[in-house]
Amino acid sequence: MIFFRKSQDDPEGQIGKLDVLRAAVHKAKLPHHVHRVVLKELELLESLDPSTAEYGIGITYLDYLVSLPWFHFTEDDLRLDHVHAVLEADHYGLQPVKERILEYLAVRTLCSLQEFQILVVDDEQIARTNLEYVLRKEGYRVDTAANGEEALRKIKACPFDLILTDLKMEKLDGLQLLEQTRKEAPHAETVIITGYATVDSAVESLKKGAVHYLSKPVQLDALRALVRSIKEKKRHMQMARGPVLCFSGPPGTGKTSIGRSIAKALGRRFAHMSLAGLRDEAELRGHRRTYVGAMPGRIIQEIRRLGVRNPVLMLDEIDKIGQDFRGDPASVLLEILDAEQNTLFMDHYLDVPFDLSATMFIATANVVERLPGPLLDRMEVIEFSGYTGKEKEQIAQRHLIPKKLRENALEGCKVHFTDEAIRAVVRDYTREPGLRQLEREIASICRKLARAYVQGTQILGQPEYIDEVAVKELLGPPRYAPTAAATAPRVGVTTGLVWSELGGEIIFVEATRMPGARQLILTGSLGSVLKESAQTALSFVRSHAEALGIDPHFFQETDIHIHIPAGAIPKDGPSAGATICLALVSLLTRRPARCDVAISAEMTLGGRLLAVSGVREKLLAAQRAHLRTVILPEGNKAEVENLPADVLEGLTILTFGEILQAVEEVLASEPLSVPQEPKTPCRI
Ligand SMILES: Nc1ncnc2c1ncn2[C@@H]1O[C@H](COP(=O)(O)OP(=O)(O)OP(=O)(O)O)[C@@H](O)[C@H]1O
Repeated sequence: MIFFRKSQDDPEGQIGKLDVLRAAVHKAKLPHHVHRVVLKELELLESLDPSTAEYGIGITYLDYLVSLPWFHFTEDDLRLDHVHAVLEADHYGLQPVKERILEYLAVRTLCSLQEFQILVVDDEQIARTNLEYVLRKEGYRVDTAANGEEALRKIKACPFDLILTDLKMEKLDGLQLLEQTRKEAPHAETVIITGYATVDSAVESLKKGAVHYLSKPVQLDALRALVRSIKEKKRHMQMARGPVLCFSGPPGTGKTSIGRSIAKALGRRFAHMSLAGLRDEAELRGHRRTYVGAMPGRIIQEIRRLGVRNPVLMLDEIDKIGQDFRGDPASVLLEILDAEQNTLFMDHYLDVPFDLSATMFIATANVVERLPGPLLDRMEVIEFSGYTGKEKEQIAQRHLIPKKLRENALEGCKVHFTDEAIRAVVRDYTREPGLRQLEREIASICRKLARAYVQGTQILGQPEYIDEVAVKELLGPPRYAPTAAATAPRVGVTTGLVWSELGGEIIFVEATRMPGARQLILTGSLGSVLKESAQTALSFVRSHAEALGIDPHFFQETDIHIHIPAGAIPKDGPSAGATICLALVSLLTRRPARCDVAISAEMTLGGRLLAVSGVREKLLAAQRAHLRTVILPEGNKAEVENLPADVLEGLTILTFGEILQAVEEVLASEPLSVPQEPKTPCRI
């Protein structure tokens, strides 16, 4: 940014602004196409009265163009061992995620280190051979072509990085070759060389996308320097090219913070922007300068703020962008995230293309299924799943507690959390797949400790030693009691496992009957798929009544009501089909359902169990709820076998192909004879 000096004679700082800008333009290294625009704009400003609004707008615009990092890059640290060490130091666990990141970076590194390939195109053999000799001596791989047509054939067959072409040639001249190259190989750079150097032909070739223009006889030093700088630039571009990484998973599982670690490990600058609720296309692409208060889009603003062309830009909550009359931000993202298109990204405010191909974009989403197909297609999705209790304890001990002690100025106070204390916080005060709540609870303990220190009061006699009793004292009574396993078996109430963007959860399906006229009542904000699952379950029970030991005419003068509590939260999906069926069988046979067993399966009309998704998240939810047994469809068996031991710890996993097999496992063998006391409801 350029600062204009204000004085007593010139309180607005208008006089001399143009001179300052002219000097800045002169000093700044700008691409040719930008330089041309800047010169034209300067010319226009000279003819304007400095007191007009246009003058101020023009100055701001020029200032913006000049201060963008057109040629500034940070050097990447490509040592994979170092990247690995940084990822390990910043994050506990997440092994599959770290592996995928390292593989991704290894491929990008290899791409960026590949030999630089040059094609020399000239119809004069001497010129061709000379250039080939000089460039080979510099260590580049060089091929030659005697005319435009031969060059085009070679360009189609081999990915060249740079085309050095003569301008005047028979059949296909340099400019035509340039045009064709832009189509066939958009990432290849072209330098035009001619003996008939005129300003017009130079301007024409630059307009058509040539990166530079050299006149014959070629100055070898200038050529060497030019090729070296193009190679450097291409290396930065190669590093970021390829599919964009998209981290997907429940909130608080480390998606954003691992993005920050990648930037730190590579030595790149980092910015993070949340796209949640973004509806206006102009937020990404900027406003045209004709609008009052026009500004560039957020991408260009961040790049200017960071001052380099190759930062890591984290696009957070990409699944929460909206769409309305102000445009469709997803379509702008399509352009930004596409390596083939973002070399010429057009921000409305800048009005000149800005090359985003060196920027490394990383997106995060809670549910990738919400993303438009074409956008998802451009990304490589890396799944983050929830943490097990043990992982949370380790992360708390190694990362969250030191961080919170630092933030609350308690580092020097020798506060020590015992393992039992951390386990108690994880078990009794958090119930989510991520770490946000855990972080908040630890922060809360730290704040209370800080206050105790300042006021000179002591917590349970030993303020620096936080054990299970101190946790209770500081955080109050446990927020979550061990729910499901502790309550008694009930008739008509079964436990299921579901998966949402917040991770896995347990649900309870309640079924009851009363005199009526064959109605199936469904409540609890159920979506259409869930409603159909309930109808399927009822039809299955009616058609298999005898096999299940139920009176076949049970539905004749009866209404059946199925309810899934937490009625304010909309629910949908097929995986509660089996849970509903078991609740109905329990109700109609009066056999109580075990509440330390949960089932998650889609059920067909014939009673077959179909595979479900989100198994890891569901098992973690079962662990958190202290369930003992989880029943899954046979189709999920292989997935379960591949899960790490700590996800399965404390759980017995049974896989069945038919609902009838699950009935015996979930329901007690004997029906309940006395009416149940309504005192012991299962809680979610
Ligand atoms: N494996 C881990 N090791 C150490 N700290 C972690 C780990 N995972 C998450 N954290 C910490 O948990 C907190 C929340 O993580 P972060 O903000 O990255 O979550 P997120 O997945 O981006 O969530 P959201 O989807 O809501 O944006 C951060 O303080 C982060 O450092």
